[in-house]
Amino acid sequence: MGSILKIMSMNEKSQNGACNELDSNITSTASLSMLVRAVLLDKKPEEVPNLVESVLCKVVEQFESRIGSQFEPKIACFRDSIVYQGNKCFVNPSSPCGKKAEQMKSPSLLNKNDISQKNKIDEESERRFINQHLIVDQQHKDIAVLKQTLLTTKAGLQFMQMKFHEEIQNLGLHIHGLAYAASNHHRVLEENRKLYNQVQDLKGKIKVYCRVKPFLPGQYDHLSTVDHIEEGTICINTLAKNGKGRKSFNFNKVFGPSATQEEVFSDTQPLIRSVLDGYNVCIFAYGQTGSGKTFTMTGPRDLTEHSQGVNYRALRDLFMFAEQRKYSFLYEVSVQMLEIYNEQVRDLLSSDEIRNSSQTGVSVPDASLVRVASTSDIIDLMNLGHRNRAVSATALNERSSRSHSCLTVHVQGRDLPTGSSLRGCMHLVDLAGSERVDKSEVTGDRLKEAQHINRSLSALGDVISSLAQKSSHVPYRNSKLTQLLQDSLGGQAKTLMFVHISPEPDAVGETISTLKFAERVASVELGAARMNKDSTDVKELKEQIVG
Ligand SMILES: Nc1ncnc2c1ncn2[C@@H]1O[C@H](COP(=O)(O)OP(=O)(O)OP(=O)(O)O)[C@@H](O)[C@H]1O
Repeated sequence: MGSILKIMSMNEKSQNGACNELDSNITSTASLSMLVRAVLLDKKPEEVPNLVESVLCKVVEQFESRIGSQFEPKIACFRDSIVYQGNKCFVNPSSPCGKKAEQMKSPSLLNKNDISQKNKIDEESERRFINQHLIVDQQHKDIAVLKQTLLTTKAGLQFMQMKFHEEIQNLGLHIHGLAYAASNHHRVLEENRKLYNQVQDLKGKIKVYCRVKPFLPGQYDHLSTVDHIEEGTICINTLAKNGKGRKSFNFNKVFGPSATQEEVFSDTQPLIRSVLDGYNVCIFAYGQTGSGKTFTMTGPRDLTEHSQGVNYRALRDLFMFAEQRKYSFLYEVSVQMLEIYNEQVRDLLSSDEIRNSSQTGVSVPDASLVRVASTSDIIDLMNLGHRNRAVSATALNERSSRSHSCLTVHVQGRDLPTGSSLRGCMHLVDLAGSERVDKSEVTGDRLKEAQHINRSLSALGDVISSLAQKSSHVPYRNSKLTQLLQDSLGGQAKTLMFVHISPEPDAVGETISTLKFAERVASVELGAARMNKDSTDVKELKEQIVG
C-alpha cells in the first residue's frame, strides 16, 4: 500500500514537473490522485491491488486522451516534420508543417520587417513544438514504466497476500492445538494423580526397606553376619550354638553396605507426591543404636549435598513438586520438629524446657508450627532442631540415641481451578535405638531411659500387631510415640520403614530380633490410603460455622 502511494506520488511529481507548461488539466490529475489516496485508506489490504490498478489505468487513460485531444494533430504534424541528427532535431521543409513554415518565410509575400518578425515567431513556435514533443514522448515512457511498476507491485502484493493467508491459517491451527492441549492438561494431570495413587494404594502393606551399615574405617570386616543379599531377601549367618545357621528375611527391598543415599531415597519419591495429593505419610527409621538410622534420615555429621539423607531429599522434592504444580495448586508448607524422651514431648524448634503434651493424634498443637517457603528455610530449621537436641545430649548422656525424633511436615493445598482444599502430612521419624538393655545391668537414668524406650517400642509393636490381625481395637494411646504416629500407622496413611542392621558378629542377636520385628511390620496390611480433601461445598460450610 505504501509503495503504491509512493509510486503514485512519484508519478504525480514527474507529471507536475513535466507538464508545468501544459495546462491546468494536469493539476486536476494531482487532486484526483489525492482523492484516490483518501479512498485507499478505507480499503482492506486485499482490495488494494485491484483498486490501485483500476484507478491508475483510469488516470493513464484520461491523461493520454487529454494529451491526445489537445496536441495530437500538431504533434502528428510536427512528428512528421522533425528530423533528428544526432542529439539535435530540425524541421523537415518537405513536410506539411515544414512547407507552411517555408511559405511563411517566403519573401514574395512579406516585407522585410514582417519577415524577420515571422521568422522569430516561427523559431519560437518551432522550439515550443519540439519541447512539447519531447515532453509527450517522456510522458509516454513514464506511463510505460508506471504500468510496469504497477504490474510488479500488484504481483508482489498478491504473493504477500497469499503468504499472509497461509501463515494466518497455520497460526490458527497452532492456536487451536494449544487451546486444546491447555484444556486437557489439567484433566490429564488430575487423572494421572488419581491413577498414580490408586497404584500406590493397591500395594497396600507397610513398605519395609532393609539397609545394612558398612563396616566403618578401622573395623575388622571379615566377619560380616550378612551371608548374602538378593533382591528383597537378606540372609544372615546366625552363628547358632550347634554350628553355623542361616536365616532369610524378605522385605520390599534390601540395600547393601555400598548403597548410596540417593539409591536409598529413590523409592521414597512417590510418597512425597502423595503428601501433596492430600495423603498422610510416615517414614521411620528403626534399628539398634549405631546401625545407621540417623545416617539414613539426616546424613553423616559432615553433611554434603551428596550425603544428605531422606529428610533433606524429601523436603527438596516436596518443594520441587509443589513448584511444578503451581499453576493448578497453591501449597502452604509448615514444619514441626519434636523429640520424645522418657515419654515427654519436647519442641525442638523452641528453646523452651521439655514439657509434657497431653495432645493426641498427628499434630501437637502446642509445638511450634513454622511456615516454610523453601528448602533452605527447612535446612535452617533442621539445624536449629539439631542444635537444641545436641544441647540436651551433652547434659543427658547420649540422649540423642535414647530419644525418638520426629520432623513433621504439614501441607495445605488449594486446587486453583476447583477451589477445593486438601491437607497432607508427613512424619519423618528417627527412632531411639531398639536394643534390649538388660535392666539388671543399668541403674538410674540409663534404666529409666531403657524402660521408656522398651515401653514405647513395644507399644509400637503392639499397634502393628493389632493392625496385622485387623483387631477392632488398636492400642495407640499406650505411648506418646504411637499417639504421634496414629494417623500414619492406621488405615489411612502410607507408611515406609527403613530397618537398619549392623553387620558385626557381636550384634547378631539384635540383628535377628530387629529383622523379625521388621518382618512383622511388613506383614501389616493397611487399608486403602485416604485423601484428606474438602470439596468446595464442605469448605464453605466449615467457613460459615467458624465465621
Ligand atoms: N551407610 C553408611 N555409610 C557410611 N557410614 C555410615 C552408614 N550408616 C551409618 N554410618 C556411620 O555409622 C555411625 C553410626 O550411625 P548413626 O549415628 O546413623 O546410627 P544410629 O542408628 O542413628 O545411632 P543412634 O541410635 O545412636 O542414633 C555414624 O558415624 C555414621 O556416620
